[in-house]
Amino acid sequence: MTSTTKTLPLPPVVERLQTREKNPICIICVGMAGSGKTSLVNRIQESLEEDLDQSAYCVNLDPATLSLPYEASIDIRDTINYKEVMKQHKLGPNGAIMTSLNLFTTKFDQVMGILERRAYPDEQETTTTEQTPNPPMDYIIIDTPGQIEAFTWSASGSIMSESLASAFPTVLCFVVDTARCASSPNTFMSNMLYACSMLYRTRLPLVVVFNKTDVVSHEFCLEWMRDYEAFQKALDEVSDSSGFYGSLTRSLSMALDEFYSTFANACGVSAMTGNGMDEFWTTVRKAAEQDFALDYIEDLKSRIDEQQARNQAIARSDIRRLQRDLEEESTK
Ligand SMILES: Nc1nc2c(ncn2[C@@H]2O[C@H](COP(=O)(O)OP(=O)(O)OP(=O)(O)O)[C@@H](O)[C@H]2O)c(=O)[nH]1
Repeated sequence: MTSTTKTLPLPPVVERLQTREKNPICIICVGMAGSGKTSLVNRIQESLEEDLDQSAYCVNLDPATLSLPYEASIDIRDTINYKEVMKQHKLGPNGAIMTSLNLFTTKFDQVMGILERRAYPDEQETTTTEQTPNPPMDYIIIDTPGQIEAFTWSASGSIMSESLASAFPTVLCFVVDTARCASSPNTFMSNMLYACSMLYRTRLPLVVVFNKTDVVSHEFCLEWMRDYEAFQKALDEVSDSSGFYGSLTRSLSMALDEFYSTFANACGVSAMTGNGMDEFWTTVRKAAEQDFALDYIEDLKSRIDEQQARNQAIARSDIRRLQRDLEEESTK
């Protein structure tokens, strides 16, 4: 007897990458509080619209922000009242951000509907009474809450990033406050560990964006990523390298070496002055056109195959159990 399990469908992005010459790139900006995510989204929008003559569709997912410097096409604050969430659910600020994101996730299929209609107007059924659709957008930019874990460690964050990556080539931009790393190699390493854990969790191509390069150049960060010895030297200068702490730090930075050499694309920008945006676009495009379109999709296909094999194994074992039960029943 052969088992009949349904073949798992590939997400639409797979076919779009094969059949379309151009797909909008989705950039999800994450990073520690105050690293400059919102300022970077603003700079990205300006750079696209004013310098590159391309369109940016910005989405704000921070319910607690008071004002935005950029124009958000979709804003979580239009549907979720953060202060009301605090009051009604008797929550503190972080819990309220988490709950607001969870509430918004329940409507995220509508957000995806809007984004897909704007990105691929030709895939939509149109009626003669409808107006001519806007031209397809070039980039979708997602601004996430200041409390990084609200997005990165929540189910809602995973659902939203997976939904976006199932429809568009998607890149994660991990924004780092370069000035804060300059005085502390430990802060640099904490940032890199966080970036690495995000890659591990989402598997999406990652671009480490060293921001605030108008304050200090990011060259020292690139050197620490390239040269293990140089980073150890910097660490030795600020902390005791002997004992448990020193050995833990060395082991962690050795583990990060693989992350730096294989997975992390990096560039430096100043969201304030716009310096470094050319390199930013080259790095983001490479991450979308190579790392997403080849590596991420390959990995996604093998995960779907594995899931398919697991489903088939479960179906076979269910059938065997059923056959046994029937045989036992007939011998009674
Ligand atoms: N000098 C300098 N300051 C910057 C730059 N980018 C952002 N800032 C400043 O850093 C602070 C935080 O910037 P935001 O853009 O609000 O950072 P964020 O990560 O969105 O902040 P939260 O969402 O509140 O965590 C602000 O005072 C910005 O003016 C930059 O490139 N250079």
